[in-house]
Amino acid sequence: MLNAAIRSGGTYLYRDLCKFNYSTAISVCRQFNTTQGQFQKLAQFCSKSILRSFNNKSVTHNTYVKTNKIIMPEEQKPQVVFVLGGPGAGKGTQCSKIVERFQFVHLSAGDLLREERAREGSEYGTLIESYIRDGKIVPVEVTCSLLENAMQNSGKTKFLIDGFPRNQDNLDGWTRQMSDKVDFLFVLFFNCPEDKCVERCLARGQAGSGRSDDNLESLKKRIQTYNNDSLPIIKHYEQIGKVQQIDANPSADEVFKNVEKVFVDAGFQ
Ligand SMILES: Nc1ncnc2c1ncn2[C@@H]1O[C@H](COP(=O)(O)OP(=O)(O)OP(=O)(O)O)[C@@H](O)[C@H]1O
Ligand SMILES: Nc1ccn([C@H]2C[C@H](O)[C@@H](COP(=O)(O)O)O2)c(=O)n1
Repeated sequence: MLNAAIRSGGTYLYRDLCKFNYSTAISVCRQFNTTQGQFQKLAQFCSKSILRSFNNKSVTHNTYVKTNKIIMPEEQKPQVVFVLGGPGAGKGTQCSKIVERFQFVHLSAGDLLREERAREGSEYGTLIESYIRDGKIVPVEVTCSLLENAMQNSGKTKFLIDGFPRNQDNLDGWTRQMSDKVDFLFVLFFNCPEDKCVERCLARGQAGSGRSDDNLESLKKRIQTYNNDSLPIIKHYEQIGKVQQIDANPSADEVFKNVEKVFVDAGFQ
């Protein structure tokens, strides 16, 4: 039976995996070069006990359908919304509200870079620090890999990617590495006047954000980078009809009313 499963591959493989115990399933996955993402989903099934049948003999049709639906990658690519706007426009604040209301996973490129910078033994720590301090954009190879890993590790399928793509290098790298693997929905663009952005970041710094770039000197550079490098990316998406623009000036709750409408109109409940 195992040999038949190995020979058959694809859909049939997953159906047959259900008939074996967990370690056999894992070894079959390895033989088929199952991707890390698929492998993790398989592991989640086991840990969530959805596939109790890994450890007993019977596999119901329902279990088979559920397994296939989640494991087979071509059936459901992860959905991605890019969240862009100036420094302090309120991207992170609104993302938290979207997570709560629509169960997206929030991945902030800036947060992932700061985590990587702080990770002991990271080969990129010094490079990331120098880019962040100067308000410059870290090379996409670093950022895109952090994003892809975080997406895979989450085991989820709806992502808000906050603060990315920030320049042409980000966009090119994403297109090379990720565009075939995801279903890109739209850019959520928080439009905020420059003086408001500065005021919010400085207040955030004064409130103890601990960020090395919440100061006037770094902010000038970040705003310059935003105007020169990020706005052209937003314009690019606008030209292909993929931007949902939100006025970020009002209170956070007011802003969210408009954000909520965008997601409901896009079919989320
Ligand atoms: N609509 C709003 N009105 C007033 N203050 C806000 C609003 N939205 C966010 N803030 C505050 O402004 C600061 C910046 O917000 P937030 O961290 O969400 O911005 P951001 O766009 O994610 O910033 P960055 O790009 O620098 O990470 C925070 O202190 C937040 O509490
Ligand atoms: N795509 C990105 C996103 C962020 N960074 C660096 C440079 C930014 O100034 C810093 C902070 O980002 P934020 O938290 O404000 O979104 O992180 C980058 O290089 N590339």
